[in-house]
Amino acid sequence: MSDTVDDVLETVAAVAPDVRGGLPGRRLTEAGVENPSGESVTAADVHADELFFEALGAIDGVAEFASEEREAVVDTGDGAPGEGDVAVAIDPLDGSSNLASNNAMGTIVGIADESLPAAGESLVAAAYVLYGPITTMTVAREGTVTTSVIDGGEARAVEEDVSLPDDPVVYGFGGRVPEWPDAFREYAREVESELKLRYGGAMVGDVNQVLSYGGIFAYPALESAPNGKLRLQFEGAPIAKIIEAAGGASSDGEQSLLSVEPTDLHQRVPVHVGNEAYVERLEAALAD
Ligand SMILES: O=P(O)(O)OC[C@H]1O[C@](O)(COP(=O)(O)O)[C@@H](O)[C@@H]1O
Ligand SMILES: [Mg+2]
Ligand SMILES: [Mg+2]
Repeated sequence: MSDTVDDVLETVAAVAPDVRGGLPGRRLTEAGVENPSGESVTAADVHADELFFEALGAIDGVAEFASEEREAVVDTGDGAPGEGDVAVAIDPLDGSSNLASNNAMGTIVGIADESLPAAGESLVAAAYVLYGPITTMTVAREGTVTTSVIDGGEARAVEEDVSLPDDPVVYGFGGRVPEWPDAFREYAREVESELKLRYGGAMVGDVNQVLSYGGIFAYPALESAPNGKLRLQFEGAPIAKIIEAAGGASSDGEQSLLSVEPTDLHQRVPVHVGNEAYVERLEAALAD
């Protein structure tokens, strides 16, 4: 299985420059369809999904492929996750609405040893690619986190044993303030007097701020959307795997995001990730 995990991670690094290279020609182009979450899809989302599906689905040992942009899990091989093979769940382009304003975007990948949908506890590795001024890939595997620069389709490690700084500096919370539940709004009031706001509208970019400087990122439950906006399988669980492996914590408001049992491939979940002290305070605030 570890060879397959290597193959998946190397393939993500190989495909990332093509995803990035395809962005300029797809700026401002809607695909004219909605994804399974009911959101409009850009041509860049479709292109990234196709590139990753073709490359990852072709790997021997990848038995299932699921994407934020596809209704159902695709059975890609003869084997089954857990019997030496893996399942890959991907958000091909995270923060794709940032393409119009030319801001950061990413790709999020979870590699599980169980059939999808699967809880975060079944992730054997997780990674995100950040398409910023440079393209980087951050991987959680065997309890440690490594950040690499992707150059010519290959990942070159630039930081090993990445961990959240002990002294948190930044926060970023999604959703409109009047939509936040009262307990979250009160918690946010405290946090904003302690940390600096960093919110760019792409989870990967905003989480990478937290990984770099310490702090907390959240896309909380909203009055109109009690499970928030982000998807457990494609966003919440893999990001939680990375933040927890880097010494931080994650929560859906009550428990680690890795413990949430999925009932639906595209289900949403409130996401809170960052330094343990801030996540614990958040859980205490919501429990009051
Ligand atoms: O526009 P909002 O409400 O701030 O939402 C931003 C959030 O939505 C997302 O863009 C959703 O991801 P997708 O772009 O993959 O659908 C996250 O990256 C980000 O954290
Ligand atoms: Mg996303
Ligand atoms: Mg996406």
